[in-house]
Amino acid sequence: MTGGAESGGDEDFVPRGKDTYFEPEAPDTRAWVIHPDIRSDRDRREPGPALEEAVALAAALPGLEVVGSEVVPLPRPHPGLLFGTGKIEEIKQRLTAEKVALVLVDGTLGAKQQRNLEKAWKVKILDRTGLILEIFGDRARTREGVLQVEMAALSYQRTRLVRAWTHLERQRGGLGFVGGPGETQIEADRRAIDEQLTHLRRQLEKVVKTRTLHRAARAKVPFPIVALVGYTNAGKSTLFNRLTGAEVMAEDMLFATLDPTMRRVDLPVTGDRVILSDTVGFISSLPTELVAAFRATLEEVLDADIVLHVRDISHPQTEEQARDVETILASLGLPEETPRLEVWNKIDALTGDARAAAEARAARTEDVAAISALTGEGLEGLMTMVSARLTGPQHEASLLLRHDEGRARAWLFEQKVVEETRESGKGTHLRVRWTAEQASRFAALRGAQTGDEGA
Ligand SMILES: Nc1nc2c(ncn2[C@@H]2O[C@H](COP(=O)(O)OP(=O)(O)OP(=O)(O)O)[C@@H](O)[C@H]2O)c(=O)[nH]1
Repeated sequence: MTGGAESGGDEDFVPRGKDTYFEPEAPDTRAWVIHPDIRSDRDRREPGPALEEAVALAAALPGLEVVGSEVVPLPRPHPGLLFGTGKIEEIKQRLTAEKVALVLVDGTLGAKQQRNLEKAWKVKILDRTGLILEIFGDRARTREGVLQVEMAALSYQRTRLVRAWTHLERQRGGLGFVGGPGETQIEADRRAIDEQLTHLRRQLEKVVKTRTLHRAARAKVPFPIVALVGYTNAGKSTLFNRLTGAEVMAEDMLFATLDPTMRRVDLPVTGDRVILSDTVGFISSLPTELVAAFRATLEEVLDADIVLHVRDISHPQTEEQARDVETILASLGLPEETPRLEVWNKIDALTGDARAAAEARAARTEDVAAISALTGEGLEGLMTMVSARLTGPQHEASLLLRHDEGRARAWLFEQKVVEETRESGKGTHLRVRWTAEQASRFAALRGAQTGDEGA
């Protein structure tokens, strides 16, 4: 089932090893997660599930032990410390009793708020963006992924310049200011950061250029690109593996897939030959720095002939997650006309009425397939839908291929479009039945001189 590996940055692959950067004997940092439930917030999320997600995010970082978590209701944020003084004191007691060293505040903190909270609680503080950056820093494996994360982290730190508790600093000898800058140094640090950013940007440009070349080479390989997108943990990698037989790591681990992975594959059931690409998982309030930094990676999605939006349909927040993914896709500039299918994954995790209802709804809704990437249920239906979107109506055409056009000829046979062949002194005359899309791919493959007899 699996074809050859296409370039997805694999050539820059850095061997994985979750603990590479950490001293094995170092004890886990005791962490506490707080979800501030700000009533005045226009984008207020359901606090219970939001806290759960924040805990899962924190747990996604190696070296952290989440010892407690809480939702803190707030009518509105306090400018200096986010929380009121009474609350600060009350939380402090819990943090001291639990010997907490790091608090994750699941929201956005200003630089001053972060500093004040660190002083008041005598702990390191990380906000949501900071945490996501840490996770991305831990997961990035290709040169491009690492560069993108470092750039995002630098841009983020430039806006605050606080001493962060940061794996990024520890891992790579830091981002150039190990130990973190002191306040008196802010100007110098900012300059240093700007210089580093320029340097990183140049490196990234080089990497991206190489990728663009690869992509151009791939465009000549006339197979449609099928891109998997979805909220983190929706099951993209599991589906990717099932379709390709590849060993992309599928774990219950947020953002396990940070670098784009591409494989040439003959889809099961229909046999369509496509390039399948797995992308970074999305998450609600994906920091803008990250969307920008990952644009290069996500551009693969913009090139796709069809986008499969994989959803965890068993997740209580599945609708919100889907909306977040749509918002991010729109902000990336995914063309409206790119065909999209929704893949309602993890149907096996629903039981009884809930499952029957989801399946009935999927059956009624156009462009939706209910599946389980784990058990394989529903895959046949999904493949048929993908195939139908890729093929469209067919028509007949007659072609004349010169004898030196072996590659084009092989492609036609691979595509299973040849109905009749006849040899003559001029070359091979073929009658084919194909789609407009295949016709244009074929034309691209052959280049300018087509020798076409009227396709
Ligand atoms: N029950 C059930 N679990 C599934 C299914 N598909 C995936 N999972 C589980 O969901 C978890 C996440 O799956 P992944 O494939 O790693 O998810 P992903 O979308 O690639 O995640 P990110 O890398 O965070 O973007 C794993 O524990 C999978 O075993 C499914 O169809 N049913």
